[in-house]
Amino acid sequence: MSTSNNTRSTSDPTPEELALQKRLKEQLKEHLKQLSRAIVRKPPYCQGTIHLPADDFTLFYGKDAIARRLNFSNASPEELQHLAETCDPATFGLGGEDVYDETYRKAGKLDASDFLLRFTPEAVGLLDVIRAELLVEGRNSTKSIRAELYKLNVYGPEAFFKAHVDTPRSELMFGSLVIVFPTAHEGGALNLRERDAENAQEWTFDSAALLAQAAQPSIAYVAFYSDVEHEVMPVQSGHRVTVTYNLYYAEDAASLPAAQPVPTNEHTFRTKVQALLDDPTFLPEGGNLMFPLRHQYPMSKTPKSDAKARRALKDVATRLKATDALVLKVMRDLSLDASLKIVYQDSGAVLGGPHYVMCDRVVRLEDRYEVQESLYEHLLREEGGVLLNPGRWEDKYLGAYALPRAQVHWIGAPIAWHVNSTKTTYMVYGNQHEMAHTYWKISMYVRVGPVGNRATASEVGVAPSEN
Ligand SMILES: O=C(O)CCC(=O)C(=O)O
Ligand SMILES: [Fe+2]
Repeated sequence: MSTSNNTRSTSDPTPEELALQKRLKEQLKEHLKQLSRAIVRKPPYCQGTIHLPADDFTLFYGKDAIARRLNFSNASPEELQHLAETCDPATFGLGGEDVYDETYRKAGKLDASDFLLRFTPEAVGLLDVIRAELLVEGRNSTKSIRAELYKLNVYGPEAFFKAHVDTPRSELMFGSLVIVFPTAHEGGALNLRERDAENAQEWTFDSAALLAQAAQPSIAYVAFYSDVEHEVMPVQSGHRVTVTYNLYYAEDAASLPAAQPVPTNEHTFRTKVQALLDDPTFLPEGGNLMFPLRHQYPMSKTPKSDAKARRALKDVATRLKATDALVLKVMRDLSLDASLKIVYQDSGAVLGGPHYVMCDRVVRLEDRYEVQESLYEHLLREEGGVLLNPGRWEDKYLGAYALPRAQVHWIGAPIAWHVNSTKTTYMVYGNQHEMAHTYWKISMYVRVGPVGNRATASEVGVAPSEN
């Protein structure tokens, strides 16, 4: 780990030196901005309609020995009413339990054990579409994926589901798939929302409009990264019937013989990074970049051991989404040492806060953190943390104890876990209570060598060792 450079000249800088320093600082700021802008983002979802043969709209359902049958391509209002009445009220996860609250979610649900559909996402080719649309960047598209049927939901008039993210069931879950059947309804659009430090973007999947436009009986689908916030707007009339699936990377992750397209975004970004590395005014003595990942990733909240937690964070590198995968790929292709980190922010310290500490794993703060020392010092002393961008005073103080520090240049605004007490705030709203896994904000730490010797990865093409 490179530590901060604390050799300072004893004499005060001359006005010329000060002017030069200022110019270099501004130039670096501009370079970092360019780098951030070169990451072209695609929307975090894909949507469309699929025409199906009439039989594929058949549903069997029931909670006892006698099942009913209906066909979504020609279901009558009475049939849909019966389906709605067979459903239980849909719950959602809030702070560790499943709750029913009609001000947050008003809809009916059937568990997967109480219904049977004839079509599957695999059979209609949807998994191939999702792979190509959501996982092509970073070459993740060669991984096989699977869809796990989750629930059937009926949204009658005035039904809705407010903003939430979908609870991660395991580290392998990356997305959600929602299929809407062609039953007459108005309203009930699904809005997707993504925030970063600077702005919020929103997209709409208006299944009612899509299905109304379809010439032949079709289903409408939307697949999205499940850490993206989404919301079902109120249904105005009719019944909106959906089935939801959780999307996973397949366990065996067998590589498929897929074409290897180079996304245009990858080309743009690679060209920009290469240009900066070739520029002798860009970090002439080398330095560290920190890319806050755009998406969040599920990992265990209570890893069994430090080694397991470290492994889990490393494994996320094989499952990055969209531009996150692209940035890592380009960094590693250019022989830069890039690794994933959790950055904790301690706002509690009286002096010199907030402190950002980079760790190579999720830390079990609930168990171990004792209040005798400040949180950031605990992370540095006991958990292998590295203090980022220390102030002059801290640099000196920590240096006396040989505690690790590093200077990093954030690409965009820092993201971190805010922890200033023993209680960490985890994402509270999910579509199901499940506390084993939670989404984590992750950053990518990239080491850049000095001019003439930019490469920092120990072995090209091999995941570099943590340092
Ligand atoms: O019905 C929909 O469009 C989405 C439902 C949803 O977000 C969920 O069940 O988690
Ligand atoms: Fe959801």
